[in-house]
Amino acid sequence: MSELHDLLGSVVEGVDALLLFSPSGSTYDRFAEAELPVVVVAPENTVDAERFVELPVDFPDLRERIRFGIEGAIQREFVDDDQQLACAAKLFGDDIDTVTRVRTSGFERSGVYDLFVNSRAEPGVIRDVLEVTIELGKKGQKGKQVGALFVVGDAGKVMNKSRPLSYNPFEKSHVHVGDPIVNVMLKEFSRLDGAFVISDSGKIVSAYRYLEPSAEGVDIPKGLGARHMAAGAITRDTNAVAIVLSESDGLVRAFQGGELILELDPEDY
Ligand SMILES: Nc1ncnc2c1ncn2[C@@H]1O[C@H](COP(=O)(O)OP(=O)(O)OP(=O)(O)O)[C@@H](O)[C@H]1O
Ligand SMILES: [Mn+2]
Repeated sequence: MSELHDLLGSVVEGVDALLLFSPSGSTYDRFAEAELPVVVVAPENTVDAERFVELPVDFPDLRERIRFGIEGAIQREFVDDDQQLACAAKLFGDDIDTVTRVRTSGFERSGVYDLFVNSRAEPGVIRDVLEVTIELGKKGQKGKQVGALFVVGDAGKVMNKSRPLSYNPFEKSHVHVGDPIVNVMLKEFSRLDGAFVISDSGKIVSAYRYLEPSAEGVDIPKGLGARHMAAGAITRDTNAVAIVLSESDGLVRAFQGGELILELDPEDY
């Protein structure tokens, strides 16, 4: 089977670095002494890797996972933006079964790493809001598909660029996203109009906000309606990110800096 070795050899020939996606301890140890820089991309640094990029959500689509890992590795300066990388990941099995070669410069930056790491809100808060949105999209609310809009971070400015549609049920409360009871509340209130406003640290500041950002220069994909336009625009007008569940197509989208950064189908999670 030397042809097979040659094939794999040509895939990894001359690469500048190796990205290991969620390796087991023994897999990581095999590469610990390698002269090649090794970067681990995983939800947690269980292998104690020197170069580590944290995966905030478990992207089921391997292309998205790899994209996140590469954007993170470039931002953390583990690799350059003009290098050849070997990426080893799990696709079907419980251990690494897939190796792919990627040129970092050929990867168009999507901003998905910045969405989590370089936004005003804490990365964990963005992850928690994304998780609750995915869950809401998967189940709907009482069997019915619902839409929702969460504006996360820079809450003072977001409040200034919005107005209440109804009394705010979170007025004097001190509740945070990620708390299981809060997730139930968020789902319940998502049946009603407007946006949720969440602070940098994850405190729910308000529900039922009608956003009134300037939509000038906001370029979101055609076909998306007022909710998505408001989501895109508020992230251009403030330093917030917006996470939207569409009632019409069931997809979850994230916006930052007025741009669509991430689009995912809750059914894949
Ligand atoms: N400026 C806004 N601020 C807050 N919420 C808004 C705003 N505009 C629309 N919405 C909310 O979005 C809901 C759906 O509006 P619309 O159908 O135009 O949006 P959409 O982008 O097509 O979203 P969907 O895919 O969920 O239908 C409205 O009923 C309202 O609750
Ligand atoms: Mn609509």
